[in-house]
Amino acid sequence: MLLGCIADDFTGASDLANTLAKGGMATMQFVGVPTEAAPAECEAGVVALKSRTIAVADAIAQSLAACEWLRAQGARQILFKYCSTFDSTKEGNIGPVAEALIERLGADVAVVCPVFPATGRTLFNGHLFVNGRLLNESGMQNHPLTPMIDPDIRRWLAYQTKGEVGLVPYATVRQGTAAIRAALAAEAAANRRLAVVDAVADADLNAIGAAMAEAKLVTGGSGIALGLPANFQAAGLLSGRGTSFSQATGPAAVLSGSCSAQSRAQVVAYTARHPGLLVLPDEVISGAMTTGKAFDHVMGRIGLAPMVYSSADPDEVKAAQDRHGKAEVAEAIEGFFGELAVMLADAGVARLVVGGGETSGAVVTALEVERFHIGPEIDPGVPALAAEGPRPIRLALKSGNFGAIDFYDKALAALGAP
Ligand SMILES: Nc1ncnc2c1ncn2[C@@H]1O[C@H](COP(=O)(O)OP(=O)(O)OP(=O)(O)O)[C@@H](O)[C@H]1O
Ligand SMILES: O=C(O)[C@@H](O)C(=O)CO
Repeated sequence: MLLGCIADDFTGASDLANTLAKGGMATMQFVGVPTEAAPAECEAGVVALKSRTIAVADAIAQSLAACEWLRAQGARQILFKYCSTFDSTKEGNIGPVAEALIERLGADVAVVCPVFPATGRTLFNGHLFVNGRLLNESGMQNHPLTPMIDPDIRRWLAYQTKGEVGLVPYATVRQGTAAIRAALAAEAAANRRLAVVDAVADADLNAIGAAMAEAKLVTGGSGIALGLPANFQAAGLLSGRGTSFSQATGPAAVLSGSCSAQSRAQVVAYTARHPGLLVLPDEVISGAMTTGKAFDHVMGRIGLAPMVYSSADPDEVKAAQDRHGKAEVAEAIEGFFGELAVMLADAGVARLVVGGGETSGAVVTALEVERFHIGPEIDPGVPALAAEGPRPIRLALKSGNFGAIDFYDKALAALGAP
Protein backbone atom coordinates (compact mmCIF):
# COMPACT_ATOMS: atom_id res chain seq x y z
CA MET A 1 0.00 0.00 0.00
CA LEU A 2 1.27 3.47 -0.91
CA LEU A 3 -1.53 5.79 0.20
CA GLY A 4 -3.53 5.10 3.36
CA CYS A 5 -6.85 6.92 3.80
CA ILE A 6 -9.16 7.38 6.76
CA ALA A 7 -12.73 8.47 5.87
CA ASP A 8 -15.19 9.72 8.49
CA ASP A 9 -18.23 8.16 6.78
CA PHE A 10 -19.10 5.41 4.29
CA THR A 11 -20.33 7.39 1.30
CA GLY A 12 -17.39 9.75 1.77
CA ALA A 13 -15.05 6.76 1.67
CA SER A 14 -16.41 5.56 -1.67
CA ASP A 15 -16.32 9.16 -2.99
CA LEU A 16 -12.58 9.24 -2.21
CA ALA A 17 -11.97 5.70 -3.50
CA ASN A 18 -13.62 6.79 -6.76
CA THR A 19 -11.15 9.67 -7.19
CA LEU A 20 -8.13 7.47 -6.47
CA ALA A 21 -9.31 4.67 -8.77
CA LYS A 22 -9.93 7.18 -11.56
CA GLY A 23 -6.41 8.48 -10.92
CA GLY A 24 -5.02 5.04 -11.74
CA MET A 25 -4.35 3.61 -8.27
CA ALA A 26 -5.47 0.04 -7.46
CA THR A 27 -7.93 1.09 -4.74
CA MET A 28 -9.88 -0.80 -2.09
CA GLN A 29 -12.35 0.41 0.51
CA PHE A 30 -12.30 -1.36 3.88
CA VAL A 31 -15.26 -1.36 6.26
CA GLY A 32 -13.88 -0.35 9.65
CA VAL A 33 -10.30 -1.14 10.69
CA PRO A 34 -9.54 -4.61 9.29
CA THR A 35 -8.08 -7.33 11.45
CA GLU A 36 -6.23 -8.89 8.52
CA ALA A 37 -3.61 -7.59 6.13
CA ALA A 38 -4.67 -5.79 2.94
CA PRO A 39 -4.33 -7.73 -0.34
CA ALA A 40 -0.86 -7.20 -1.81
CA GLU A 41 -2.25 -5.57 -4.96
CA CYS A 42 -3.89 -2.71 -3.02
CA GLU A 43 -2.05 0.59 -3.73
CA ALA A 44 -4.57 2.93 -2.09
CA GLY A 45 -6.54 1.70 0.92
CA VAL A 46 -9.53 3.64 2.27
CA VAL A 47 -10.70 2.71 5.78
CA ALA A 48 -14.34 3.75 6.15
CA LEU A 49 -15.28 4.81 9.68
CA LYS A 50 -18.57 6.19 10.97
CA SER A 51 -16.83 8.86 13.06
CA ARG A 52 -18.24 12.15 11.79
CA THR A 53 -20.66 12.78 14.63
CA ILE A 54 -19.53 10.42 17.41
CA ALA A 55 -17.80 11.66 20.61
CA VAL A 56 -14.45 13.41 19.94
CA ALA A 57 -12.41 10.90 21.96
CA ASP A 58 -13.93 7.95 20.07
CA ALA A 59 -13.29 9.60 16.71
CA ILE A 60 -9.63 10.16 17.65
CA ALA A 61 -9.20 6.59 18.92
CA GLN A 62 -10.77 5.02 15.82
CA SER A 63 -8.83 7.29 13.45
CA LEU A 64 -5.51 6.52 15.15
CA ALA A 65 -6.27 2.78 15.01
CA ALA A 66 -6.97 3.12 11.27
CA CYS A 67 -3.73 5.09 10.85
CA GLU A 68 -1.72 2.37 12.61
CA TRP A 69 -3.22 -0.37 10.41
CA LEU A 70 -2.61 1.62 7.22
CA ARG A 71 1.01 2.29 8.18
CA ALA A 72 1.47 -1.39 9.00
CA GLN A 73 0.35 -2.12 5.41
CA GLY A 74 3.18 0.11 4.14
CA ALA A 75 1.30 3.38 3.55
CA ARG A 76 3.83 6.19 3.19
CA GLN A 77 1.26 8.99 3.16
CA ILE A 78 -1.98 9.30 5.17
CA LEU A 79 -5.08 11.13 3.90
CA PHE A 80 -7.86 12.10 6.32
CA LYS A 81 -11.11 12.48 4.31
CA TYR A 82 -14.04 14.51 5.66
CA CYS A 83 -17.05 16.04 3.99
CA SER A 84 -16.77 18.58 1.18
CA THR A 85 -19.16 20.72 3.20
CA PHE A 86 -16.83 20.39 6.25
CA ASP A 87 -19.60 18.73 8.31
CA SER A 88 -18.55 19.20 11.95
CA THR A 89 -19.51 21.04 15.11
CA LYS A 90 -17.58 23.66 17.08
CA GLU A 91 -16.16 20.78 19.11
CA GLY A 92 -15.06 18.55 16.21
CA ASN A 93 -14.42 16.05 14.91
CA ILE A 94 -12.24 17.34 12.04
CA GLY A 95 -9.82 19.47 14.09
CA PRO A 96 -9.16 17.06 16.98
CA VAL A 97 -8.68 14.08 14.63
CA ALA A 98 -6.35 16.08 12.35
CA GLU A 99 -4.25 17.25 15.32
CA ALA A 100 -4.02 13.72 16.71
CA LEU A 101 -2.85 12.43 13.32
CA ILE A 102 -0.28 15.25 12.98
CA GLU A 103 1.15 14.32 16.35
CA ARG A 104 1.17 10.58 15.63
CA LEU A 105 2.79 11.03 12.22
CA GLY A 106 5.20 13.81 13.21
CA ALA A 107 3.88 15.97 10.36
CA ASP A 108 5.15 19.57 10.23
CA VAL A 109 2.01 20.92 8.51
CA ALA A 110 -1.14 19.43 6.95
CA VAL A 111 -3.30 20.95 4.22
CA VAL A 112 -7.01 21.46 4.97
CA CYS A 113 -9.01 21.57 1.72
CA PRO A 114 -12.66 20.41 1.43
CA VAL A 115 -12.87 21.65 -2.20
CA PHE A 116 -14.70 19.45 -4.76
CA PRO A 117 -15.32 21.50 -7.93
CA ALA A 118 -17.31 18.76 -9.73
CA THR A 119 -20.00 19.09 -7.06
CA GLY A 120 -19.73 22.87 -6.74
CA ARG A 121 -17.62 23.13 -3.57
CA THR A 122 -14.99 25.90 -3.83
CA LEU A 123 -12.90 27.79 -1.28
CA PHE A 124 -11.78 31.42 -1.54
CA ASN A 125 -10.03 33.39 1.21
CA GLY A 126 -10.84 30.47 3.47
CA HIS A 127 -14.59 30.76 2.79
CA LEU A 128 -16.43 27.68 1.56
CA PHE A 129 -19.02 27.97 -1.22
CA VAL A 130 -21.56 25.36 -2.40
CA ASN A 131 -22.70 25.99 -5.98
CA GLY A 132 -21.77 29.64 -5.63
CA ARG A 133 -23.55 30.20 -2.31
CA LEU A 134 -21.70 30.63 0.99
CA LEU A 135 -21.81 27.43 3.03
CA ASN A 136 -24.09 28.98 5.67
CA GLU A 137 -26.61 30.01 2.97
CA SER A 138 -26.45 26.75 1.00
CA GLY A 139 -28.96 24.71 3.01
CA MET A 140 -26.17 23.20 5.11
CA GLN A 141 -27.10 25.65 7.91
CA ASN A 142 -30.14 23.36 8.44
CA HIS A 143 -28.28 20.05 8.61
CA PRO A 144 -29.85 17.99 11.42
CA LEU A 145 -26.56 16.94 13.08
CA THR A 146 -23.88 19.36 11.90
CA PRO A 147 -25.52 22.69 10.99
CA MET A 148 -22.84 24.69 9.15
CA ILE A 149 -23.52 28.23 10.30
CA ASP A 150 -20.09 29.75 9.51
CA PRO A 151 -18.55 29.70 6.00
CA ASP A 152 -15.09 30.77 7.31
CA ILE A 153 -13.36 27.39 7.50
CA ARG A 154 -10.27 28.78 9.21
CA ARG A 155 -12.38 30.27 12.01
CA TRP A 156 -14.64 27.18 12.31
CA LEU A 157 -11.63 24.85 12.45
CA ALA A 158 -9.88 27.06 15.02
CA TYR A 159 -12.82 26.49 17.42
CA GLN A 160 -11.97 22.78 17.23
CA THR A 161 -8.16 22.89 17.50
CA LYS A 162 -5.57 23.51 20.18
CA GLY A 163 -3.16 25.16 17.72
CA GLU A 164 -3.56 28.13 15.37
CA VAL A 165 -4.85 27.57 11.84
CA GLY A 166 -3.07 29.07 8.79
CA LEU A 167 -4.26 30.04 5.30
CA VAL A 168 -2.72 29.71 1.85
CA PRO A 169 -4.80 32.19 -0.19
CA TYR A 170 -5.81 31.81 -3.81
CA ALA A 171 -3.27 34.43 -4.93
CA THR A 172 -0.55 32.01 -3.85
CA VAL A 173 -2.28 28.84 -5.11
CA ARG A 174 -2.58 30.24 -8.64
CA GLN A 175 1.21 30.77 -8.74
CA GLY A 176 1.54 26.99 -8.71
CA THR A 177 3.24 24.17 -6.92
CA ALA A 178 6.50 25.84 -5.85
CA ALA A 179 4.66 28.81 -4.34
CA ILE A 180 2.22 26.51 -2.52
CA ARG A 181 5.10 24.46 -1.14
CA ALA A 182 6.87 27.62 0.08
CA ALA A 183 3.67 28.94 1.70
CA LEU A 184 3.12 25.65 3.52
CA ALA A 185 6.73 25.70 4.77
CA ALA A 186 6.14 29.25 6.07
CA GLU A 187 3.01 28.07 7.92
CA ALA A 188 5.02 25.23 9.50
CA ALA A 189 7.80 27.65 10.48
CA ALA A 190 5.18 29.84 12.17
CA ASN A 191 4.04 26.77 14.09
CA ARG A 192 0.69 26.60 12.32
CA ARG A 193 0.29 22.87 11.77
CA LEU A 194 -3.02 23.08 9.90
CA ALA A 195 -3.27 25.31 6.82
CA VAL A 196 -6.55 25.95 5.01
CA VAL A 197 -5.74 26.12 1.28
CA ASP A 198 -7.95 27.92 -1.27
CA ALA A 199 -8.92 26.23 -4.54
CA VAL A 200 -11.68 26.76 -7.10
CA ALA A 201 -10.88 24.27 -9.87
CA ASP A 202 -9.34 20.85 -10.51
CA ALA A 203 -6.16 22.52 -11.83
CA ASP A 204 -5.67 24.12 -8.38
CA LEU A 205 -6.11 20.74 -6.68
CA ASN A 206 -3.56 19.16 -9.01
CA ALA A 207 -1.04 21.91 -8.16
CA ILE A 208 -1.71 21.46 -4.42
CA GLY A 209 -1.38 17.69 -4.83
CA ALA A 210 2.02 18.05 -6.48
CA ALA A 211 3.14 20.27 -3.59
CA MET A 212 2.28 17.46 -1.18
CA ALA A 213 4.40 14.70 -2.71
CA GLU A 214 6.44 14.44 0.49
CA ALA A 215 3.68 15.31 3.01
CA LYS A 216 3.09 12.78 5.77
CA LEU A 217 -0.53 13.88 6.22
CA VAL A 218 -3.07 15.40 3.84
CA THR A 219 -6.64 16.33 4.86
CA GLY A 220 -9.68 17.29 2.81
CA GLY A 221 -12.63 16.25 0.70
CA SER A 222 -12.18 13.80 -2.14
CA GLY A 223 -10.92 16.63 -4.39
CA ILE A 224 -7.68 16.86 -2.44
CA ALA A 225 -6.83 13.37 -3.73
CA LEU A 226 -6.98 14.46 -7.39
CA GLY A 227 -3.30 15.31 -7.63
CA LEU A 228 -1.89 12.54 -5.43
CA PRO A 229 -1.80 9.53 -7.82
CA ALA A 230 0.49 11.52 -10.15
CA ASN A 231 3.09 11.74 -7.37
CA PHE A 232 3.23 7.96 -7.04
CA GLN A 233 3.15 7.59 -10.82
CA ALA A 234 6.08 10.00 -11.19
CA ALA A 235 8.02 7.96 -8.63
CA GLY A 236 7.41 4.85 -10.75
CA LEU A 237 5.43 3.16 -7.97
CA LEU A 238 2.09 2.36 -9.66
CA SER A 239 1.46 -1.04 -11.20
CA GLY A 240 -1.16 0.16 -13.68
CA ARG A 241 -3.31 -2.83 -12.65
CA GLY A 242 -6.28 -0.61 -11.84
CA THR A 243 -9.49 -2.00 -10.39
CA SER A 244 -10.83 -5.54 -10.05
CA PHE A 245 -14.55 -4.60 -10.11
CA SER A 246 -16.97 -6.74 -12.12
CA GLN A 247 -20.71 -6.27 -12.76
CA ALA A 248 -23.41 -8.68 -11.55
CA THR A 249 -26.43 -10.24 -13.21
CA GLY A 250 -29.57 -10.42 -11.08
CA PRO A 251 -32.47 -8.53 -9.54
CA ALA A 252 -32.13 -5.02 -8.13
CA ALA A 253 -33.64 -2.74 -5.49
CA VAL A 254 -33.11 0.79 -4.17
CA LEU A 255 -33.20 1.96 -0.53
CA SER A 256 -33.34 5.69 0.22
CA GLY A 257 -33.12 7.02 3.77
CA SER A 258 -31.67 10.38 2.83
CA CYS A 259 -33.97 13.37 3.31
CA SER A 260 -31.88 15.96 1.43
CA ALA A 261 -33.59 18.05 -1.26
CA GLN A 262 -31.62 16.30 -4.01
CA SER A 263 -32.52 12.85 -2.68
CA ARG A 264 -36.20 13.73 -2.49
CA ALA A 265 -36.15 14.88 -6.13
CA GLN A 266 -34.36 11.66 -7.12
CA VAL A 267 -37.00 9.59 -5.29
CA VAL A 268 -39.81 11.39 -7.15
CA ALA A 269 -38.08 10.79 -10.49
CA TYR A 270 -37.39 7.11 -9.76
CA THR A 271 -40.83 6.22 -8.37
CA ALA A 272 -42.48 7.78 -11.44
CA ARG A 273 -41.11 4.80 -13.42
CA HIS A 274 -40.64 2.05 -10.78
CA PRO A 275 -42.70 0.77 -7.84
CA GLY A 276 -42.05 2.63 -4.60
CA LEU A 277 -42.87 1.85 -0.96
CA LEU A 278 -42.86 4.77 1.48
CA VAL A 279 -41.84 3.75 4.98
CA LEU A 280 -42.93 6.15 7.74
CA PRO A 281 -41.04 6.38 11.05
CA ASP A 282 -44.32 6.23 13.01
CA GLU A 283 -45.23 2.92 11.36
CA VAL A 284 -41.78 1.42 11.87
CA ILE A 285 -41.75 2.43 15.53
CA SER A 286 -45.33 1.21 16.18
CA GLY A 287 -44.68 -2.06 14.34
CA ALA A 288 -47.36 -1.36 11.71
CA MET A 289 -44.61 -1.56 9.08
CA THR A 290 -42.17 -4.45 9.42
CA THR A 291 -39.19 -5.55 7.34
CA GLY A 292 -41.17 -8.70 6.54
CA LYS A 293 -43.98 -6.63 4.95
CA ALA A 294 -41.51 -4.48 3.02
CA PHE A 295 -39.64 -7.59 1.87
CA ASP A 296 -42.85 -9.17 0.54
CA HIS A 297 -43.76 -5.91 -1.20
CA VAL A 298 -40.34 -5.69 -2.90
CA MET A 299 -40.07 -9.35 -3.87
CA GLY A 300 -43.58 -9.25 -5.37
CA ARG A 301 -42.33 -6.60 -7.83
CA ILE A 302 -38.65 -7.47 -7.97
CA GLY A 303 -38.48 -7.55 -11.78
CA LEU A 304 -39.28 -3.80 -11.76
CA ALA A 305 -36.39 -2.83 -9.43
CA PRO A 306 -38.57 -1.34 -6.65
CA MET A 307 -37.54 1.40 -4.25
CA VAL A 308 -38.18 1.50 -0.50
CA TYR A 309 -37.82 5.00 0.89
CA SER A 310 -38.30 7.00 4.05
CA SER A 311 -37.17 10.25 2.44
CA ALA A 312 -39.39 13.05 3.71
CA ASP A 313 -39.33 16.85 3.72
CA PRO A 314 -37.79 18.82 6.64
CA ASP A 315 -41.15 19.52 8.36
CA GLU A 316 -42.09 15.83 8.41
CA VAL A 317 -38.62 14.84 9.63
CA LYS A 318 -38.82 17.39 12.44
CA ALA A 319 -42.33 16.31 13.43
CA ALA A 320 -41.23 12.66 13.64
CA GLN A 321 -38.16 13.64 15.66
CA ASP A 322 -40.30 15.72 18.03
CA ARG A 323 -42.70 12.80 18.53
CA HIS A 324 -40.11 10.07 19.10
CA GLY A 325 -36.67 11.68 19.62
CA LYS A 326 -33.99 12.28 16.98
CA ALA A 327 -31.79 9.31 17.88
CA GLU A 328 -34.77 6.95 18.21
CA VAL A 329 -36.09 7.77 14.73
CA ALA A 330 -32.64 7.45 13.14
CA GLU A 331 -32.02 4.13 14.90
CA ALA A 332 -35.42 2.74 13.90
CA ILE A 333 -35.10 3.72 10.22
CA GLU A 334 -31.44 2.72 9.91
CA GLY A 335 -32.12 -0.61 11.63
CA PHE A 336 -35.06 -1.18 9.28
CA PHE A 337 -33.00 -0.57 6.13
CA GLY A 338 -30.09 -2.68 7.42
CA GLU A 339 -32.35 -5.66 8.17
CA LEU A 340 -34.24 -5.31 4.88
CA ALA A 341 -30.96 -5.18 2.91
CA VAL A 342 -29.84 -8.47 4.45
CA MET A 343 -33.19 -10.13 3.66
CA LEU A 344 -33.03 -8.92 0.05
CA ALA A 345 -29.40 -9.98 -0.45
CA ASP A 346 -30.12 -13.38 1.03
CA ALA A 347 -33.10 -13.74 -1.33
CA GLY A 348 -30.85 -13.16 -4.35
CA VAL A 349 -30.94 -9.39 -4.93
CA ALA A 350 -27.63 -8.85 -6.69
CA ARG A 351 -27.66 -5.05 -7.15
CA LEU A 352 -28.56 -2.60 -4.40
CA VAL A 353 -28.37 1.19 -4.44
CA VAL A 354 -28.53 3.12 -1.16
CA GLY A 355 -29.19 6.83 -0.62
CA GLY A 356 -27.72 8.64 2.41
CA GLY A 357 -24.49 8.37 4.35
CA GLU A 358 -25.92 7.13 7.64
CA THR A 359 -28.30 4.83 5.81
CA SER A 360 -25.40 3.43 3.76
CA GLY A 361 -23.39 2.86 6.94
CA ALA A 362 -26.27 0.89 8.45
CA VAL A 363 -26.75 -1.21 5.29
CA VAL A 364 -23.07 -1.99 4.72
CA THR A 365 -22.59 -2.93 8.37
CA ALA A 366 -25.67 -5.17 8.39
CA LEU A 367 -24.51 -6.88 5.18
CA GLU A 368 -21.18 -7.61 6.95
CA VAL A 369 -19.21 -6.29 3.99
CA GLU A 370 -15.49 -6.59 4.62
CA ARG A 371 -14.20 -4.58 1.70
CA PHE A 372 -15.13 -3.16 -1.68
CA HIS A 373 -13.55 -3.27 -5.12
CA ILE A 374 -14.07 0.08 -6.82
CA GLY A 375 -15.82 0.24 -10.19
CA PRO A 376 -16.62 3.02 -12.66
CA GLU A 377 -17.97 6.42 -11.62
CA ILE A 378 -21.77 6.74 -11.87
CA ASP A 379 -21.95 10.48 -11.11
CA PRO A 380 -19.28 12.72 -9.51
CA GLY A 381 -18.36 11.24 -6.13
CA VAL A 382 -20.26 7.94 -6.50
CA PRO A 383 -18.63 4.77 -7.90
CA ALA A 384 -20.05 1.30 -8.51
CA LEU A 385 -18.84 -1.10 -5.78
CA ALA A 386 -18.39 -4.88 -5.58
CA ALA A 387 -18.59 -6.19 -2.01
CA GLU A 388 -16.35 -8.89 -0.58
CA GLY A 389 -17.60 -10.79 2.46
CA PRO A 390 -20.43 -13.22 3.14
CA ARG A 391 -22.68 -11.43 0.59
CA PRO A 392 -20.87 -10.55 -2.67
CA ILE A 393 -23.47 -7.98 -3.73
CA ARG A 394 -22.92 -4.97 -6.04
CA LEU A 395 -23.69 -1.67 -4.32
CA ALA A 396 -23.71 2.05 -4.91
CA LEU A 397 -23.64 4.35 -1.86
CA LYS A 398 -24.93 7.83 -2.64
CA SER A 399 -24.23 10.83 -0.44
CA GLY A 400 -27.40 12.77 0.26
CA ASN A 401 -26.49 15.74 -1.94
CA PHE A 402 -24.82 13.89 -4.79
CA GLY A 403 -26.06 12.51 -8.09
CA ALA A 404 -28.17 13.72 -11.02
CA ILE A 405 -31.97 13.41 -10.96
CA ASP A 406 -31.82 10.08 -12.83
CA PHE A 407 -29.03 8.79 -10.59
CA TYR A 408 -30.79 5.62 -9.44
CA ASP A 409 -31.48 4.31 -12.94
CA LYS A 410 -27.89 5.04 -13.97
CA ALA A 411 -26.57 3.35 -10.84
CA LEU A 412 -28.49 0.12 -11.43
CA ALA A 413 -27.16 -0.06 -15.00
CA ALA A 414 -23.59 0.55 -13.74
CA LEU A 415 -23.92 -2.35 -11.28
CA GLY A 416 -24.97 -4.88 -13.93
CA ALA A 417 -28.09 -6.23 -15.63
CA PRO A 418 -31.28 -8.11 -14.60
N1 LIG B 1 -38.88 10.21 7.42
C1 LIG B 1 -37.86 10.39 8.27
N2 LIG B 1 -38.04 11.11 9.40
C2 LIG B 1 -37.01 11.29 10.26
N3 LIG B 1 -35.75 10.83 10.06
C3 LIG B 1 -35.53 10.11 8.95
C4 LIG B 1 -36.56 9.86 8.01
N4 LIG B 1 -36.04 9.13 7.00
C5 LIG B 1 -34.75 8.93 7.29
N5 LIG B 1 -34.43 9.52 8.47
C6 LIG B 1 -33.11 9.51 9.11
O1 LIG B 1 -32.40 10.64 8.61
C7 LIG B 1 -31.03 10.31 8.48
C8 LIG B 1 -30.62 10.55 7.05
O2 LIG B 1 -29.25 10.58 7.03
P1 LIG B 1 -28.39 10.02 5.85
O3 LIG B 1 -26.97 10.24 6.26
O4 LIG B 1 -28.80 8.63 5.50
O5 LIG B 1 -28.77 10.97 4.66
P2 LIG B 1 -28.09 12.36 4.30
O6 LIG B 1 -27.74 13.13 5.56
O7 LIG B 1 -28.96 13.03 3.30
O8 LIG B 1 -26.79 11.85 3.54
P3 LIG B 1 -25.26 12.30 3.68
O9 LIG B 1 -24.84 12.06 5.09
O10 LIG B 1 -24.59 11.41 2.73
O11 LIG B 1 -25.22 13.75 3.27
C9 LIG B 1 -30.87 8.86 8.87
O12 LIG B 1 -30.45 8.75 10.21
C10 LIG B 1 -32.29 8.32 8.69
O13 LIG B 1 -32.52 7.19 9.48
O1 LIG C 1 -17.35 14.96 0.59
C1 LIG C 1 -18.55 14.76 0.42
O2 LIG C 1 -19.38 15.67 0.21
C2 LIG C 1 -19.06 13.36 0.54
O3 LIG C 1 -18.08 12.44 0.16
C3 LIG C 1 -19.46 13.07 1.94
O4 LIG C 1 -18.62 12.90 2.78
C4 LIG C 1 -20.92 13.05 2.22
O5 LIG C 1 -21.23 12.43 3.42
